[in-house]
Amino acid sequence: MIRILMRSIREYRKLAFTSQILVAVEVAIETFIPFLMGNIIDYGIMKKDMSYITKYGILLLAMTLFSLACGAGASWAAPHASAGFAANLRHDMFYHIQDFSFSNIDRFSGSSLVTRLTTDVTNVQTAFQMLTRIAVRAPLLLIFSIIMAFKVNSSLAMIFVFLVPLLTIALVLVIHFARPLFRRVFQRYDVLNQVVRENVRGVEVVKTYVRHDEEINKFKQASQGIAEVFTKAQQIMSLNGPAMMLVLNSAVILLSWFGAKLIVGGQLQTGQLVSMYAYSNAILFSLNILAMVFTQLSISQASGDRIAEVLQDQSTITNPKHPLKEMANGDITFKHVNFEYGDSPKPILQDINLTIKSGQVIGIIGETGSGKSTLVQLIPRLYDISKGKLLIGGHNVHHYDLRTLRDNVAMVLQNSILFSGTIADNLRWGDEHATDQQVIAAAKTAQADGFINEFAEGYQTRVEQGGTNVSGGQQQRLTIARALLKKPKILILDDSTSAVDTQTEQSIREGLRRDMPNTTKIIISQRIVSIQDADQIIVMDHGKIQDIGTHDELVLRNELYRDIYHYQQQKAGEND
Ligand SMILES: Nc1ncnc2c1ncn2[C@@H]1O[C@H](COP(=O)(O)OP(=O)(O)OP(=O)(O)O)[C@@H](O)[C@H]1O
Repeated sequence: MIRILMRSIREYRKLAFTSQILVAVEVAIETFIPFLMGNIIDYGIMKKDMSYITKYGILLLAMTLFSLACGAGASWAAPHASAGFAANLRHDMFYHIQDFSFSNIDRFSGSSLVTRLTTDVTNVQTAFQMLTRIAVRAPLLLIFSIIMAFKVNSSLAMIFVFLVPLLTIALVLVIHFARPLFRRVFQRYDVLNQVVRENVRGVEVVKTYVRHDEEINKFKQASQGIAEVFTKAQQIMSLNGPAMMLVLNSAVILLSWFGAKLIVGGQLQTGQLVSMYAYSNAILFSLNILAMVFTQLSISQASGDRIAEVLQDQSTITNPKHPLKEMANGDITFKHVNFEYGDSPKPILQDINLTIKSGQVIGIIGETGSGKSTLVQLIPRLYDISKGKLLIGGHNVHHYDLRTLRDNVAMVLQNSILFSGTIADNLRWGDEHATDQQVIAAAKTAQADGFINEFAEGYQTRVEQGGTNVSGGQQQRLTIARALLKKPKILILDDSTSAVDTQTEQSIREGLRRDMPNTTKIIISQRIVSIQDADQIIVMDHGKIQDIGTHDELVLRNELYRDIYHYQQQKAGEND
């Protein structure tokens, strides 16, 4: 895990190392200072030697200033290095996620990826900052102070040989019980994120179904879950304090008791005892800080693992070694294709056989969950087939360069979204170099030009994040126009005119036939009226192609199709 994360340190490696060196120097000086002070008391103050006091006083001041400078340097370098490292880490994850296939994203879930990119990176950043400062400072302070304590008086320093293991055991126990709780806290953040994401994305649905109370309850539960575990973990951690004070006070009593005896016996001087108190503080406090460092590191270890998992996960869909960079036409052939999601044993598509000629209009209809969307998602390799063969433009879909494939297969999903920016910016996602005329032409074909011109700022109208300031039908027409600008060889509309009225929808279909005669057009729709003029209509049922034919053929011979048709006609009649 560490090796994987450390790849993101790059230009901040030197800064992090500099911080560690500065901390080491700072601690070395800091631990020498009590020794010097002891000497000033014993040889300067006690012996009333002013020149000794002046000489060593100046040395003490110089060392203090130097140590301060080192500390300040480390305080500047460590946050810079850790913030830079975290920025690199986020950048690397984000870029890596861009290559993820839908299967990769399914495996992690969107909300978990968000937690990993935010909370987990922040935890690792905190741990990294610790590693560049406190995690260097605490052990060095501990070691240097023990060495100095033995140098001052080895028999008195034996007190630490008894006390340090005692405090260590207490701290290890505290960490042992608190660590798993902290890990649980961060798993619960995934749940909280999911609740918030769902709520924010579906805020209209929440309002129309008046589900505020249920949503608030869901949020409360998720939030309380975090608070409860966090409180427990912090309660255990707070035992550190009393354990520390108990050992510290015992150290003061023991040092005073044995120190006084040694002074009376002439084996120890007062200044030396004073410096022993200082080393006692340094040793025990650094132990306590080490315990905190370990806890934070173990919290961050869970976060680090979760980040490494993302960085290590290879896209299930990759480019072939010698990819095809061109697609001849929009022919599509499915040969005995099977598909299931992930490792699920449930087959979603079974033995799909289908031949579509370039330029044809294909309609797909079937009950919800019959596999219509899954079938078309295989064409631009959003998912890979599990069995059989899929040929696009006469070549195996796996032989194409992914970019070439996806540039040539434009897909408008059921829930395609717009991004913040102007309408023109959004349409140019299809082709960033498109001229104004091309943008307008695509909008005209998608029946969007009319309403765009009704906005005061026309194509320069700003679209809010997620397209919240345009209606559902307008959003669908804009996403179709965006797809048209790609000038694809295959255009897939997955229920993407469901919010458009039937007359406008018919104009869109006529526009597509007229303006894109060579493009294969696949239209998935729940409404037969949207597909009845297609060259072939595919009837899907439970992951299988139940029938293929024209509207007239299917009305005559296919019971399922006929039933849907009559039902929809009857409904339309009632509505009229
Ligand atoms: N990402 C996924 N992971 C696991 N199962 C999925 C996933 N997406 C869809 N499914 C399952 O695959 C089956 C087919 O779904 P699909 O979306 O292809 O049907 P559909 O015919 O397009 O339905 P609808 O008309 O409601 O859009 C369903 O049982 C669905 O639950």
